[in-house]
Amino acid sequence: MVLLGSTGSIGVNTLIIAKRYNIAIETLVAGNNIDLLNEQIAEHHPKTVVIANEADRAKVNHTDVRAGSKAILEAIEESKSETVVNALVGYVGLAPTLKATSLGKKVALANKESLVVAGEFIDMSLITPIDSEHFGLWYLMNDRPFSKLYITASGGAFREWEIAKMKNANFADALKHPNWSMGDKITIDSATMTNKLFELLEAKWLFDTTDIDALIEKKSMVHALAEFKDGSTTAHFAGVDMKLPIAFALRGEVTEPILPPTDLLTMGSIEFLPIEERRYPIWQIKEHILGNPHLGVVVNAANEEAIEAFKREQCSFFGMSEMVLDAYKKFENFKADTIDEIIAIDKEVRAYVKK
Ligand SMILES: NC(=O)C1=CN([C@@H]2O[C@H](COP(=O)(O)OP(=O)(O)OC[C@H]3O[C@@H](n4cnc5c(N)ncnc54)[C@H](OP(=O)(O)O)[C@@H]3O)[C@@H](O)[C@H]2O)C=CC1
Ligand SMILES: CC(=O)[C@@H](O)[C@H](O)COP(=O)(O)O
Ligand SMILES: [Mn+2]
Repeated sequence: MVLLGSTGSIGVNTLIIAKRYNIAIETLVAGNNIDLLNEQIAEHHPKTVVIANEADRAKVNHTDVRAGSKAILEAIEESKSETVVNALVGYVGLAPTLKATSLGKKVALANKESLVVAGEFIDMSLITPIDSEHFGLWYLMNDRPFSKLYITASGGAFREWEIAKMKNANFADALKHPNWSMGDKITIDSATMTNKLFELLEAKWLFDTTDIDALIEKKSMVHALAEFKDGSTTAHFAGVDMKLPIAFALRGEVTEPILPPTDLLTMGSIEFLPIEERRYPIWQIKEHILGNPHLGVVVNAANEEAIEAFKREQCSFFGMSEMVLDAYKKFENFKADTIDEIIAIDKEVRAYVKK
């Protein structure tokens, strides 16, 4: 397989699962973590390696090293693998998803931004999501007619903070996820609830429904619930570990133990809570964006710029949501008819937010 984002949180777990099932690694793609990449090369012997920056080429212990975003697309094009795992973070993941699907390759997709930005233009028959909630929904549904789908949210780093204190929260504070160990960007998105907004859009494209909502479940033990037309509701419990969704995405079906089972007697009580707009202002646009999913490109571009601004201490924690909501209002009437228009809108929104 081709693995994009091998040095990240999903990438590392993917290599553990690939090793367990003897899946050959044709291509590894990484960014700046060359030390870890070199360890992965020594263990998995890829034919080709791609890194983000030309300047790092000499540090990589491999004879076929390419650099830059075009090189990622070329490596996908040259690959013989049927499957591409896309564990890149952010908008940079979109072009590889489009390239892989245009070649008829299956994409095990952690890069949810691909669907948020351009779900309308992606061949969903080639996509298997690597996301705990969507894996949970798929596991629950079994072709039964459902009336509503639910995904859960942890509530993020500030779920117990007083709202007044959140105004002064910094980047390091926001990285303290209560349950999951993940890359920085998704951890910030979890604190603002943008991750859950993205996951609703992801579910819309994957399951072709807008009968979907999110609830806070603070233990992240229940990942998804399906309410069926017959009036029953089932819940998906699993450990806080992405190896299970990854194993299913790579194997299709898994019958041997991947995670220890949920210990029902020690887990204590489980409660579901509403997502409040006061704490998570981004939630204001939930209904509107579910009805207008093409606006995902606007939210994503503004959000990526806002996260950079927050990291550089150029805006406050709530300033991020303010920037996204402002851009959402400004570009509310935009609709792309082609991928080229998506690319243009992405640029325009970023320029507006940076102004
Ligand atoms: N982590 C999780 O549990 C989950 C993650 N996801 C989604 O999966 C995706 C990846 O998340 P996560 O693994 O946490 O993120 P990380 O930040 O941990 O990893 C991102 C990976 O992408 C690489 N990368 C970033 N930019 C470039 C670039 N320009 N060229 C080449 N490689 C690049 C990084 O390289 P390097 O580190 O070497 O710089 C790293 O390997 C995100 O879309 C996230 O929303 C979804 C569900 C759960
Ligand atoms: C592991 C995973 O799927 C993440 O998307 C996780 O759900 C993020 O946590 P939040 O529930 O805090 O957004
Ligand atoms: Mn998730």
